[in-house]
Amino acid sequence: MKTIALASDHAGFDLKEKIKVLLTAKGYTFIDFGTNSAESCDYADYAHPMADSVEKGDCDFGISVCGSGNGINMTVNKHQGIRAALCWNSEISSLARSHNNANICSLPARFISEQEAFDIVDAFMNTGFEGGRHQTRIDKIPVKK
Ligand SMILES: O=C(CO)[C@H](O)[C@H](O)[C@H](O)COP(=O)(O)O
Repeated sequence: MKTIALASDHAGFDLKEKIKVLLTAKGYTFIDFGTNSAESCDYADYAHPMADSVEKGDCDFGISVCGSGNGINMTVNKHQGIRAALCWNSEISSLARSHNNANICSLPARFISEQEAFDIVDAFMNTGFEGGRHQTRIDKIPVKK
């Protein structure tokens, strides 16, 4: 069974806690990198350690949550081995896996319902990468110096 890394800021804290219940019910194990309350904080403090764990292979996938999803998504995408997608519905989430082989799903907690978030997470976990032409494109993503 896959291990999922989780991180949020204060705006994503409540949704992260609900996602932990969902993951437990589905039989996933997870590592929660914080934050641990709804007190105002800076998403990068939790996003970088979470992205490290996915990059190193300690966790199979990550879920990152902030208010709009943008700040935390930008942060984790600074890691070379991360392909994080901002997912606001299940179709986008599924495409992030099948076309982009995304390894982190970023969620905009202030703009989606709990059920929408659950559907997005389900789609992310249960969709495989198609490879082929999409692998060719992914190979061209890293900046070459
Ligand atoms: O970084 C963000 C925007 O891209 C997140 O949505 C944050 O959660 C948001 O900025 C937090 O805002 P707050 O006014 O400090 O609660």
